[in-house]
Amino acid sequence: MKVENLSSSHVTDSDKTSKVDEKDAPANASPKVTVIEKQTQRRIFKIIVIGDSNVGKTCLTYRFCSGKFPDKTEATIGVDFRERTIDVDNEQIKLQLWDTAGQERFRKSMVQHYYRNVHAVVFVYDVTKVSSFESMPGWIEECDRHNLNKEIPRILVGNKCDMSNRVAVNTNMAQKFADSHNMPLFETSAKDDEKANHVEAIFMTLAHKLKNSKPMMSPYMSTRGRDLSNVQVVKVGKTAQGLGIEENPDNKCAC
Ligand SMILES: Nc1nc2c(ncn2[C@@H]2O[C@H](COP(=O)(O)OP(=O)(O)OP(=O)(O)O)[C@@H](O)[C@H]2O)c(=O)[nH]1
Ligand SMILES: [Mg+2]
Repeated sequence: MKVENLSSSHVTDSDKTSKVDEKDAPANASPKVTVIEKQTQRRIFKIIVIGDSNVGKTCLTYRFCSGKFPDKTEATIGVDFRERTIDVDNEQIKLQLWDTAGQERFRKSMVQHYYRNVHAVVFVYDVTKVSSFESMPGWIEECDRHNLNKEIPRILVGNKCDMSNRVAVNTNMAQKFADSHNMPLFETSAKDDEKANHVEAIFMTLAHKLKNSKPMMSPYMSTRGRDLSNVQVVKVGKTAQGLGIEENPDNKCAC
């Protein structure tokens, strides 16, 4: 298990600052104490990114969280964990992206962790690889097997559109599939800098949906005990223990 950048973290999802102001107090009076308390709570939404190995899940999440295409990637083991805080209609919300492993051998011991307290799902296929699109029903079945709420936002993303001369998955076919499963389709490229805004728009669309949705479980409770705002990637290998992600087992709302 490899955990990066977690050691100095502490909770700031609820920030509290206090200020004691004595300068106006008369000399013969007990000091006038003004306490300014500021409490902010930031909602955190867990989004899982799933699909076959090599479709570009790591590159897409990296593009959104770091603003660039990674120099090199290796097959994800377990899950890579990225976050970005964004402003949606004057509310700061945190998107916590779970970049899951596509290879069965690297995911099997983690699967139940992926599907716990999920707020949204991004299904990714590679537009140049038909088999990755044909796997989509299998990924949807896996969500159903893990009792994922059917109401949570889901989106379908066809990646690697920059390879226009190798596109093998027809847009109409993909759109029909997306329509039949009640989700929007986006075709994009994590690699093409000109499509960077597009990747941004995909996750922003999701963020707007999440902001306006009434999640089944509290988005305040997803990461208790850690401020992960500066964490780029946490590799958790084959176990979630020690990750610092504490689920909300009772699904109690903290609002
Ligand atoms: N041309 C092109 N290549 C891409 C794009 N996105 C990813 N790739 C390449 O596809 C390969 C796999 O990308 P990853 O992001 O590691 O794939 P993954 O889905 O995370 O794979 P697993 O971790 O094994 O599940 C890498 O060689 C990337 O450079 C894209 O938009 N265009
Ligand atoms: Mg990966």
